[in-house]
Amino acid sequence: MSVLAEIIAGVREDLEQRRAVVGDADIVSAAADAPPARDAFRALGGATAPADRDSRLRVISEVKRKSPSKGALADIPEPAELARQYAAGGAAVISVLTERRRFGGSLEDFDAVRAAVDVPLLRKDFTVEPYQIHEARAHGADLVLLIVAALEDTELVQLLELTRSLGMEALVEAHTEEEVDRAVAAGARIIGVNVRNLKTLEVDRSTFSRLADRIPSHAVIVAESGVRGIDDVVSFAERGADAILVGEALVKDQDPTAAVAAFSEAGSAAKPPRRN
Ligand SMILES: O=C(O)c1ccccc1NCC(=O)[C@H](O)[C@H](O)COP(=O)(O)O
Repeated sequence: MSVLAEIIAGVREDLEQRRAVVGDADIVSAAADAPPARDAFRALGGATAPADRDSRLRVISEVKRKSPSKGALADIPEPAELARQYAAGGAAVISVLTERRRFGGSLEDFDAVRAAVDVPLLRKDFTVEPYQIHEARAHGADLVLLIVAALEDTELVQLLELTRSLGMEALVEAHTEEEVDRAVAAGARIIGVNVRNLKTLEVDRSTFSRLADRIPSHAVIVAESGVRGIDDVVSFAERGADAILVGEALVKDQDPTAAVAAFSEAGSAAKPPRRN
């Protein structure tokens, strides 16, 4: 079984436990009652009219305690405080991992961050069921993650439609040419190229430039994983990233506010004018 398949098996078990406490009808009504979602597409530089797009590189800053590839990364006793530091540095979106077994995250972390900051939040989990999307919205999420490798085409389309029907957007993540094409065909507007292969955990930064060219210009392109410092940020920006998603490098930095600001400034300076 691949790492991704193992993670998803655990996610499904945990999901059934939560569903036993809060049933389907209750989670649907909690999502409907939540305050409206923030516009994550715009926050990431997306715009319907090409003239409205700028050439800033946005930073999605992640709250990440541990990972299958690296083990323990940071204790993060107060995710809300880390999120405030990210927001002070200009994070466009904050990503909060809610997967418990392999990443040490939780919906409690998500709630704490939601209460602390007003920037759009990505509920970062392995979304395989509508329940998780209603749950994300009920907890105040603005963006959810849909990993193409984890979903059939029909599931991808249905989950994307549900996400949008609740006022949110999805970061649709791809790792191969075929997955990018599936994301585009499903109608994704925010497409992430994860340079980490979730089946082998290998990081290959050249994946980004290979895949980014296939993504249509109306979509926001996010470079995910593998940012170790400014050089990687500049490289992703030069190769067409509109945004970067960074976990490890930020949670390990002594000054996350300064790190987010520096990534944003260096990436924006390096980013070529937007293709129209
Ligand atoms: O990070 C992992 O080891 C990992 C393993 C299996 C599935 C997903 C995984 N990470 C999720 C992510 O997409 C990253 O947390 C995110 O892109 C940030 O990556 P990084 O900046 O390299 O911490």
